[in-house]
Amino acid sequence: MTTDPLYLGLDLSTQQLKVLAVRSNLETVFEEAVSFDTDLPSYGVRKGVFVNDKDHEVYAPVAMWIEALDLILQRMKSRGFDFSRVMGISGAGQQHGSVYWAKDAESILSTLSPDKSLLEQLSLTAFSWEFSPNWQDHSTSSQLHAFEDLIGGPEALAKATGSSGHHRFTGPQILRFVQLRPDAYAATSRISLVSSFLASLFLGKIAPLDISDVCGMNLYNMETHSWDDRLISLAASPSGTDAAATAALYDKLGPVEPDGGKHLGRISPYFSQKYGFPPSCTIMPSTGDNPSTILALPLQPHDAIVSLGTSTTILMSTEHYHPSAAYHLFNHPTTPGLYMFMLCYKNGGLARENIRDAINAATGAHDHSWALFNKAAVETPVLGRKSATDPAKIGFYFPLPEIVPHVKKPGTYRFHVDGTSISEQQPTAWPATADARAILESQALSMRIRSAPLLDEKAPHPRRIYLVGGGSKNPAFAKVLGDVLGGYDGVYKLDVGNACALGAAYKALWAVERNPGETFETLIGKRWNEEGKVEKVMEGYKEGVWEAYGEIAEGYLQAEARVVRGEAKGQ
Ligand SMILES: Nc1ncnc2c1ncn2[C@@H]1O[C@H](COP(=O)(O)OP(=O)(O)O)[C@@H](O)[C@H]1O
Ligand SMILES: O=C(CO)[C@@H](O)[C@H](O)COP(=O)(O)O
Repeated sequence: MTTDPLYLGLDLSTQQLKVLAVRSNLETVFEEAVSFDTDLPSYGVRKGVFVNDKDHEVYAPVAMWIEALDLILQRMKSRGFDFSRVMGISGAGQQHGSVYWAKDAESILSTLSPDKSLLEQLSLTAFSWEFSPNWQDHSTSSQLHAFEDLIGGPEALAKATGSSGHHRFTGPQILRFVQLRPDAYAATSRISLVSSFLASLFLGKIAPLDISDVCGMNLYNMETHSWDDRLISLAASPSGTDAAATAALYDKLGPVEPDGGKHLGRISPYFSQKYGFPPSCTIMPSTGDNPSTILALPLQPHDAIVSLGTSTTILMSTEHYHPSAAYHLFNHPTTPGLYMFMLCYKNGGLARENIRDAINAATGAHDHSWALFNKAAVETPVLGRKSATDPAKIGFYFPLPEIVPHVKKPGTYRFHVDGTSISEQQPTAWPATADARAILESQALSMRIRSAPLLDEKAPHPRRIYLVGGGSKNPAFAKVLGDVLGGYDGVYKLDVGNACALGAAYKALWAVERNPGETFETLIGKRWNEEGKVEKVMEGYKEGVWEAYGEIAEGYLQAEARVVRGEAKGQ
């Protein structure tokens, strides 16, 4: 083994493929990215996906991801990256998306020639369907209700699988695939998640599913630690009673790897011969982008990570399996007995961008600068109240149907909340600039209210808020999130381009360098030095401010309930 090994972490997310390399001392030494829209324009995707509004489908071409992998490695090569030092690779993938391999996939993967590209060899015959459903897809209403009804409702499904039924979860997506494309399904030999698809390319054979990412399928029973036979049977055939179909789906899904640090095998000769990876380089399971993000730093109880990517998520680690239909629980990606708590908002980055663009357009500016948005967000008073007698301005900004809360009708909804009096407002009720603070407050209030069960009466607010993802560099976001969530040790930013690629690289490092039985937390904790890795960007808890948001919580939920019930008009 080289004396100064490197470990690669990749992140195959909605809009980009990113990679970074770390040394054994956790230092990040290299980063590279490929953007799907701008670097691979021939696919014609927008923000990484295709949208079919009529059927509520959102999906991405698998070939684009394959081409992105060769492109990012080529870019590393041309920048002089020393592949010969890479001892381990792990990855992260956007969650829930599924990839459908054809019968010949395994033999094509194991005989890839370095003289041709991955795309030339894989795109035509390795897949039974050329697309992968994206997490923003919401075409599976009837399927997700079938999942919930089978088990006894949303809470019962959450108890079994860690989540109630969700459009984007892979089980309902597979059932829809079975119903809509029976021929393609019959021609499918294996089904990967985006995470295990990425690991499969590096491994040169189909990789098992990951113990954490498998919880984003509505198929894996977290109480029994195994597939849920009832749900597998339903996903395999709408009647749920076709034993042969059930057995076939078990074969297509293949095994679940319980050890997040498992050495799945050596790197495929394609990559060692083409790029110079050592043949001994080991491939570890890839996990979901959110589980991977919680591996980017030693997260303590009561710490929260807010990921401000295309989606917005809040992530916490917990020892308790207290499932609820109001949030998601996943197995921890490295440590048995720990769980990841998550809320995922579809209207995250894109909804904030819409407000930014409206504010810019109102001033005649047509660029994508955040300057005016930020100025408005920090200058607008808490809850838009200029005086204590003003009603609070509460807005809900859902250009897409929302996951949390479950809102079917897209729209923008504005309310005045004054004690128990809640009245919907016209868009003219407040200036466009007031929306900047209102959207950040609204997103943060939803996180605060719904993550409260993870905190306790003695410590009702989080310790630290860590910001990651594209929006983490925005100081106005940090300010408002700090005001609402009130982390008593402050708001921090991870000083690294991509937290989930970093988490994946740390996972690869841990898998290769761990002593027998050494947990991820122990190994990373021993080597972790905060300096240069995290930066305090804002105070969190401010007396009086945090309490003001607490007082509005009930009114916020009532206004939100009107939107959920379809009683609000919206615009
Ligand atoms: N300075 C900024 N302020 C606010 N948001 C930003 C800023 N820079 C980038 N973003 C947002 O970050 C998002 C992309 O984040 P990223 O974590 O790369 O996404 P993903 O992992 O989903 O591909 C975009 O939606 C963009 O609006
Ligand atoms: O659906 C979820 C989580 O349940 C999303 O968070 C996806 O995992 C995609 O993430 P980004 O591409 O926004 O990072």
